[in-house]
Amino acid sequence: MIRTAKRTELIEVAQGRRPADIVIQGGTVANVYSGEFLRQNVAIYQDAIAYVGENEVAVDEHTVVIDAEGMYVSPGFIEPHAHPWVLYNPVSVTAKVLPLGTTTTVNDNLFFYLHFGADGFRQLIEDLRALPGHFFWLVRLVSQADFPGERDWFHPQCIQELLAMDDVVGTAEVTRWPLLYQGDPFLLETIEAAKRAGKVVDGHTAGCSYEKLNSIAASGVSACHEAITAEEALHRLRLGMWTTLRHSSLRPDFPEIIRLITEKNVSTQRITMTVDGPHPGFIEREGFVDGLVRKAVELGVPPMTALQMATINAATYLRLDDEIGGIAPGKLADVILLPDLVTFKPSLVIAKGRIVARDGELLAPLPEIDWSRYVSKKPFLFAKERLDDERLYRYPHPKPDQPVPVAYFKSNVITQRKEVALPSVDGYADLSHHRGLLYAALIARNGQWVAKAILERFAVDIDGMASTYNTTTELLVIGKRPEAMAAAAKRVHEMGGGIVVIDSGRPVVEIPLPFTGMMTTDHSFDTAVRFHDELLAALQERGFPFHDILYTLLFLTCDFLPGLRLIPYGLYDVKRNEILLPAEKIGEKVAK
Ligand SMILES: Nc1ncnc2[nH]cnc12
Repeated sequence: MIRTAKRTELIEVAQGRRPADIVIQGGTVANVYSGEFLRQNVAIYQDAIAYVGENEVAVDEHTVVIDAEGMYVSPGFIEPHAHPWVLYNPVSVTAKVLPLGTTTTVNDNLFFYLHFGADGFRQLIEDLRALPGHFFWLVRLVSQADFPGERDWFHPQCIQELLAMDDVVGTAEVTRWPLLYQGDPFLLETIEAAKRAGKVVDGHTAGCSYEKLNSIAASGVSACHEAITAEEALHRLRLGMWTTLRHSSLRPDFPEIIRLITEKNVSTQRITMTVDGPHPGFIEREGFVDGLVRKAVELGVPPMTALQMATINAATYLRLDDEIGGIAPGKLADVILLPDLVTFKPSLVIAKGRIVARDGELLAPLPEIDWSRYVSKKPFLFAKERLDDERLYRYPHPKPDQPVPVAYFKSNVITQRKEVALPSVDGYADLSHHRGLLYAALIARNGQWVAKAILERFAVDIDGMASTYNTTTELLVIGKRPEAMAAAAKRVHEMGGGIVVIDSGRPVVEIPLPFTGMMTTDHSFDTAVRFHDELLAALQERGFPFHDILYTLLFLTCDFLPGLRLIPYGLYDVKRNEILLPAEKIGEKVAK
C-alpha cells in the first residue's frame, strides 16, 4: 500500500520534534491489538499515525486539534467481502458507507470483468483509485452461470496479471465450489499462483458438509462467509478457514450465527463479518459494517470483540494488517470517533489522514468518472422489434401428456423442481388456467439464444417485467402476459439495460441501469434506495411473497443454488447437473 508519510518524519512527530497534522486528544482508544480501551492521545502526520500515548505532541498553527473527550477512538471499519453493484455503484456506495465509518472495502470484480475484460477492468481500478478511503479488489476465476467461452474469458494469464496488482488482494468467491471439490486444474493452479503472490483466496461453500469442506480447505480456500448456522461456522473455523459471519439483506443471519461467539466460546481471532452486498434499502436502514458491529453487540458480543472482528481481524485475514486495521504508529491513519459503543455511529471519520466525513456527512470529494467509457454503445446487438415475437416468451410443450418441470420458489432464492401437467396450445404450454404460474425467458443480448422456464410463487399478478439485473446480465423477462413481457423487454432494450415492470399496458417501474445492466451511473445513493423501494413495493403489491427482490432476480440465472435455473445453456437442474430444456437458437423462425 502506498504511504506518503516518510518514516523519518513519523519518528520526528512521535518524539515531538515535528508538528502533527491532526491530534485527537482526550479520547478512549480502542486498542484492537491488545483488546484494551486506553485513554490516550493520537497524532497523525500526513496519511499515517505517528504517535499513540499519554504525551502531548508538538503542534503548530496548521495542526487540527480534535477534542475527543467522552468519545471512543476506533480504527476505521473494514468490509472484507463487498459486491459494489446492487443498483448502487462503487462511487455511490462509497459515498454512503464512508460516513458510516467503513474506510476500507474489498470488492468483487465479477460484472466489471465480465463486461470490460481485463483491460477495461484495469482502467476502472485506476479510475477508482481516486475514491476516498481504500477500495481493494478480489478477482473472479469463473462466472456464476457457465457460458460458452467462459474459460477463454477468464484466461489464466489475465487473472494472474491482475493478481500482481497491489489493488487486488486475492481471488474472489468460487460459487461453483464443486469445481474445487473435483480439483479443477485451472482453479487450483490459479489459487496456487495467488498464494505465491501473497494474496488471499475467498470462498463460497454454501451448503457444503464438514466432510466436503475438508477438500475445499485443501484446495487452498482461505475464507468462507456462507455458513448459515453457528454449527456450520464452527466447521469452517475448525478447518482453518477465516470464518466470515454474514448479516445481509438476503440473509440476516446474525441472531443464529452469532451464537458461534456467544455460546460456543471459541477464539474469535479468525472471525470476521460481512454485509455481503446488501440491497440499498438495507444499507439505508441498517447501516453497513457499523450495523454489523451494532447488531453483534446487541446480541451479546463484547464491544471490543465486535470492533476487532470489524477491523484487525479483517486486516489480518487480508494480509493488510501491517498497514490498516488498528491504531498504532506507522499504520495508515484510518480513524473514527464513536460517541458510544451502542450505536457505533461515528461523529468523525478520518481516512488516510484526511477528515472525510463529519456527523454522517461526506466531506471528501468524489472522483469524476467518465462513465461513457463504461456504458456500452451497443448494449443489445439486435433490433428491439424482435422482442415483439411472443414465441420468445412461451414455453414449448409439444407433448401435453407429459408434465412440465416448473421452478417453484421455496424462498427468496431457492427453487424446487415440480412436475406440473399443463395443456398445450399450438405446441406451447397454456398457463391461463393456472393462477400463479409465470413464463420466464432469458434472452441473449446478442440476440442469438433464449432459455425458457415456467415459474411458480414469484409474483402471481405480474403482467410483465424485464431485467438485466441478474447474474448473467442478459435480458431476463418474466410475466403472465407475453404482450406485457414484450413491452417490458423492449423498454429495457431502449434504456440500454435496467428493470421495467408493466401493468395493464403501462410501465409502473422504470429503473435505468446502463452500467453493465446492474448499476446506475448516479453518484447519489438515495437514487438507488428509491429505485429499490419502488421495485420491491411494486412486486409485493403483485404477489411477490419474499423480502429481497433483487436477490431473487440475481440468482434466478445462476448455476449454483438449488434447484431449477435459467442459464445460457437452457433450463438447468443444478443438483442433477442436467439441462432440461436447451436454450433455443433465435433464428429467422422466431425472431425476424
Ligand atoms: N454471489 C454473489 N454475486 C453477486 N452479488 C452478490 N451479492 C452477494 N453475493 C453475491
